[in-house]
Amino acid sequence: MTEAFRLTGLVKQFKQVRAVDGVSLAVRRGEVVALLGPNGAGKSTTIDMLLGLASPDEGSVQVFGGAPRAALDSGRLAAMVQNGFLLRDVTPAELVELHRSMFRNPLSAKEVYGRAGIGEFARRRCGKLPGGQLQRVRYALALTGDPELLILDEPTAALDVDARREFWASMHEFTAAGRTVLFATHYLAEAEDYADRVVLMRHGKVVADGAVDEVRANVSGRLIRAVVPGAREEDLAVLDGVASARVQGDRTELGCTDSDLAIRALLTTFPQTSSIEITSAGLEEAFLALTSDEPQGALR
Ligand SMILES: Nc1ncnc2c1ncn2[C@@H]1O[C@H](COP(=O)(O)OP(=O)(O)OP(=O)(O)O)[C@@H](O)[C@H]1O
Repeated sequence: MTEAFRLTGLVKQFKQVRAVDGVSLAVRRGEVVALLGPNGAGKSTTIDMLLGLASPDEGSVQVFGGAPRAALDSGRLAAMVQNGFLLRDVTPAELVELHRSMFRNPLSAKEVYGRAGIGEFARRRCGKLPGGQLQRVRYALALTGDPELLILDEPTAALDVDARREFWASMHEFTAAGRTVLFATHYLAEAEDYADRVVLMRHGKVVADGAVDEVRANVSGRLIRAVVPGAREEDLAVLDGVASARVQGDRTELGCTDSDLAIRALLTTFPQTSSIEITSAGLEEAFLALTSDEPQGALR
């Protein structure tokens, strides 16, 4: 079986809030997937259901063809959840031993130390370790059962730039061995640098899903910036090849599905157009466009 997990029509409602609203997602073994979205998009709730920590109101979760609990118990699935609690007075070495005792075929302590890069501080108390090292300890614990699928909820949220880089360097060995990772992040650069595939969530729904380059190219297309005297957003938005239009002062910005068509239509309809620039929109623009609440900013 080549599938690591499959989410089908997941829904989770908290009183008035529909935190997850019909999420379907299938991830193949060996994929490294970034789950992106603004605060409150439903990433953590989706991850909780994937891990069996919350039960869906509707829909189903399959991990390696079975229930998440079975995959967790066998060690095939492991997770690093946001700010997972670590006792202050115990050492990483003690925690690794405790975790090893829970699995039938755990990695050796030496392997865990080496893979997570915690050997140097494994015998210091957790309460004395800085955030970057604590995060590597959490990573070490997630690795102990030698999982095939690792779920990380904002693994680098509290880390500075150097600690973030170190964390991803220690992850490299895991992903290079062809194992599967899903990580939630707010950092677009992390998605671009470390993921093969990006899944963008907004208001509990998946709004884009594909390779980083596909999302960048297909979703965001290109941007045209120009001075278009007298043009209104509603007139610009209906031009051929234009997906969205924004007018700010004398500057106009068009998000395009086809910039060649759009530029012809713009110059034909508004011949007085000047100061034209055409640029490739980055993942950042795609992300902002797709997750923006302003209708004129959203590329559809
Ligand atoms: N236990 C809960 N009770 C009530 N509402 C909740 C609960 N958990 C999440 N929510 C709400 O569900 C929505 C989705 O939250 P969720 O934490 O899944 O989003 P997120 O994308 O992970 O956000 P963040 O990036 O801030 O972690 C939010 O509106 C949140 O306030």
